[in-house]
Amino acid sequence: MKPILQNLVEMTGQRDHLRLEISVLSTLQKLSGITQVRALEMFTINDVPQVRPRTWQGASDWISNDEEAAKDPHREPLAHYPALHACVSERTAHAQARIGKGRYTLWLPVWMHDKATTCLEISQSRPFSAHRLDVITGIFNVYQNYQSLLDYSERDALTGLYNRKTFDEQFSRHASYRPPATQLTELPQADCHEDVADGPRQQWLAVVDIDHFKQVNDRFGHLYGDEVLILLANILRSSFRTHDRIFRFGGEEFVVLLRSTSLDVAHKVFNRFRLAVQEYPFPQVGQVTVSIGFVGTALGLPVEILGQADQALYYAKEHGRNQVCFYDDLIASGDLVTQVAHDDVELF
Ligand SMILES: Nc1nc2c(ncn2[C@@H]2O[C@H](COP(=O)(O)OP(=O)(O)OP(=O)(O)O)[C@@H](O)[C@H]2O)c(=O)[nH]1
Repeated sequence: MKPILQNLVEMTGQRDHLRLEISVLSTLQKLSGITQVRALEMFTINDVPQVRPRTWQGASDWISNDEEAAKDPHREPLAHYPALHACVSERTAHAQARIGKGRYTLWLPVWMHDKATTCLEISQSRPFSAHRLDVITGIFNVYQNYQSLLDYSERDALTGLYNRKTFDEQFSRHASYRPPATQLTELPQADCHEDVADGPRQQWLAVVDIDHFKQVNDRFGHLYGDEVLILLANILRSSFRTHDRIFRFGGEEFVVLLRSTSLDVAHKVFNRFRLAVQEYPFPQVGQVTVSIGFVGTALGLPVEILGQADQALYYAKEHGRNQVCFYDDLIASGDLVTQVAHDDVELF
């Protein structure tokens, strides 16, 4: 029992979802007779539920696949796992099945906000005894509760989007990523590829700001202002892929990190979102628009990248609002001639 308790202490000391996931997987793997543990990711493509391995133990390290799930060649329809499929549809706590000779597998979906996007998979060579199930579900419940707490601390209470603190952590980690000394390997991220027809793919950072939001509050009151923020967060969620990251930065400002795509697509996606907002009938308030400034994240410190997107945003605000401005275009055209050292924005 002592090693398990020590592992639980270690597990609940994590402040990062991936490390927490690896921690629970290694705790489970230490139970005698376990032959394999993995974390699976569950998602849908065209309404068809899919599953793919996300984190597993490699020859010496834990491997975590951070690539876009929909493009993973190892993804399979969830229907290939009938026991897990039924478990998710019926919302039962766990499912097990015999997978071939001498291999028994247990699946435990992780439920959060009424959705299960992660599932732990544990295999051993014998059927799972009642005692073994008790031990595993005990560890799993601690993990799931802690996962919810971690998730709660990362989100903005009004919109449910990630908060600024989470952005600071995730973005600085992205910008300075080096595999840590602990046993963790992330598969290489698609940060800047030359392999698509419409230009190099990289990550883009956009700052989104509601136009004249003060007038919304002043004319309709704070409650309607809050409702606009909630509805805008919903439009953000439905406009970007699950692999992209959306943050509420504070007030009426949001940040979107668009993963691994070309400049052309980034323009289209941000404009599609801008139009979706413009066309949305906000109850009582009517029409709301947003201005957007964006920049690639391949070069520069996080604070510089954010400063550049902010500059492009302020240019959009100063020149008519309800538009998307790309920082590099403004620099190339001479409309913006400035460098930002820190958070402050200078326009010339
Ligand atoms: N309802 C509501 N309002 C908020 C919240 N956070 C910030 N605000 C308001 O957002 C408004 C932001 O106003 P400004 O920064 O002047 O900008 P703006 O009116 O949107 O004008 P532009 O950005 O120049 O288009 C202020 O009135 C804040 O009080 C919130 O959580 N709820």
